[in-house]
Amino acid sequence: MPFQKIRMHLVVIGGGSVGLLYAARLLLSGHSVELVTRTHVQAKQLTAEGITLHQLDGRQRHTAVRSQPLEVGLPEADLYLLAVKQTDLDEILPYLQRIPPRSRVLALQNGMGHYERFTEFLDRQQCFFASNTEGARRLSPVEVEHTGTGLLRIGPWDVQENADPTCAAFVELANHSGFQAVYEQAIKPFAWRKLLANALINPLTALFEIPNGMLLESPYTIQLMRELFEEAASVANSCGEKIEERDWQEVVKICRNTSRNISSMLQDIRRRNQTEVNAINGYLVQMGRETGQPTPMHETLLRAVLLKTDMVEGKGEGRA
Ligand SMILES: NC(=O)C1=CN([C@@H]2O[C@H](COP(=O)(O)OP(=O)(O)OC[C@H]3O[C@@H](n4cnc5c(N)ncnc54)[C@H](OP(=O)(O)O)[C@@H]3O)[C@@H](O)[C@H]2O)C=CC1
Ligand SMILES: CC(C)(CO)C(=O)C(=O)O
Repeated sequence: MPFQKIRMHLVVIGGGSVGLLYAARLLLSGHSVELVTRTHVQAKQLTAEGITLHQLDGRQRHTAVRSQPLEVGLPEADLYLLAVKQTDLDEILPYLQRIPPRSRVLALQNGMGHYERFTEFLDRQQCFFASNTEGARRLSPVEVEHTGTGLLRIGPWDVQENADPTCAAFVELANHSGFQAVYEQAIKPFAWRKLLANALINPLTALFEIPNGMLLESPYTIQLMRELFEEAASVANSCGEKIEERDWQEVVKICRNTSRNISSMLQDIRRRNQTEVNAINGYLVQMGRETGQPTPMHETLLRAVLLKTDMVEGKGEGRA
């Protein structure tokens, strides 16, 4: 379907790094988008000032946006782009329970465990998931930096025979708006592989307070990553996801390609935010327990990150 013929109203939930990036790029391409924030203050500022996008080519672009806080309710939409952290889902899912049956929700979270939570609140046919490697960093409540191009994979969690027309149309819109997007028959295999990368890179960079690339500079961290990989791969295999040597190579590649990145977990620690460690290493530990695979290393990392989060509470810089 050519994108000119697609008329779709999108509501982005979450005015953070990913939410501001998606809203700005879709609006700049002429699409109909509203942004739902957590606070009145941010919604008011966005409506008054719009969003400034710092593009990868160094240019700055500006767009107006309509915004409102979640507590006044969700505007109607064909598709909701859920751009919040795993730790924010409990507050938002009850609102999504009230959306019309024709509406679709696209979950943009890293980590795992959210599929089960979504289907408690929504009809399975309404839930779609993304594996997203596009990088973004919020600079202020109305300003976002695009930090790296990536691939946006969208689809149902498990294989469905027919593509959903709303999500397939969104893939067209996203490509028209400068994203590289593809519709996949099932997201679960991609989510598992992203989980492996996040379960190695994020906690280690958060605990050692180093950029991603430094993990590859010492034989000790490489060995640690490899052992963590083997443990995670055993869990994935026992959950029916066949992990291979090339998946290890992919983790190394991600680490190299994002070598100067400060991982989202380290950013969260520095900003005194809750991290997504429970949905990443915590998920592996839980699945390990359920399938009888021991996960002592991931359990240790989980506890260490939770401890570090508690230790920095009240000492960080807070949100941009
Ligand atoms: N940033 C990146 O480059 C990438 C991120 N991801 C994943 O995408 C997801 C989002 O990440 P990111 O954008 O970086 O996270 P951020 O923390 O930057 O943004 C999350 C946003 O959600 C908002 N929020 C929290 N609770 C609510 C609520 N009840 N109603 C409305 N909005 C709410 C927060 O508001 P407030 O600011 O007021 O607290 C915040 O603006 C995560 O799962 C992350 O792992 C995946 C790939 C890349
Ligand atoms: C791929 C990686 C590790 C990039 O920093 C990431 O997804 C994150 O920081 O959460």
